[in-house]
Amino acid sequence: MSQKKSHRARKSANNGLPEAHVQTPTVSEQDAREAVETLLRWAGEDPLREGLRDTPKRVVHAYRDWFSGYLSDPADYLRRTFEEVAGYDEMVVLRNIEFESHCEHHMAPIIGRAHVGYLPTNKVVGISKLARVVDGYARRFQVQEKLTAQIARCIDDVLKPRGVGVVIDAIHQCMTTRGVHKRGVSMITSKMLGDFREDARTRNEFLRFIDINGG
Ligand SMILES: Nc1nc2c(ncn2[C@@H]2O[C@H](COP(=O)(O)OP(=O)(O)OP(=O)(O)O)[C@@H](O)[C@H]2O)c(=O)[nH]1
Ligand SMILES: [Zn+2]
Repeated sequence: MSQKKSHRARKSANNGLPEAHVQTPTVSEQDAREAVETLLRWAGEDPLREGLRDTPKRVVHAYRDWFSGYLSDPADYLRRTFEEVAGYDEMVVLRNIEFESHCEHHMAPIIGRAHVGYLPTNKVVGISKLARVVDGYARRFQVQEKLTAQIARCIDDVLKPRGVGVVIDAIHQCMTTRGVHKRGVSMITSKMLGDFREDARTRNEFLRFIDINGG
């Protein structure tokens, strides 16, 4: 019990992540389209030629999809819990959650898989909601470390489990298609909280379950 308390106290002390999870757009769609048109001109194109005429509109719609995470608070996905399984206190793991994100440095795609586990106390959620939390944070401009930590903290804050583990394995297209051009490189990050951090057996059970090499 005292161990759990200290875990929660530490969590708020090192929680340097932005708390604003829902953002209302302050730029109009028309302005966003004009920005795309400017980029096309900058690249050397004629945005008025037939093939490009609808491109700014398409790009803005694609961006609305890729960055839809700003429109919702991922914590809301975890509000509905199942009473019937409230007594279940073994590890729950969802592995191989595919996601698409974009790096905040280059706005280039990050394509990867997240593995999420938690040890419930009295709150168990529908498993799809864990994947929705992953998407809610992935569909923003990200760095992988922040994405990993935000998912873990969200689950920890709302479900108050005995522990949470998040592992992400992802390819950064800013490294594969430009810059250093290293294909086949993936980045692995993890965030362990509570028992997943303090107790080696719990952590190892989680890592065995996700078996990322056996994928
Ligand atoms: N730690 C971390 N680094 C990232 C992530 N995504 C991109 N980066 C790195 O962020 C760094 C940005 O470095 P800069 O030197 O400012 O940018 P750059 O000149 O485009 O660098 P290069 O990619 O090396 O060409 C690069 O090393 C990227 O590989 C991420 O999720 N986590
Ligand atoms: Zn990048």
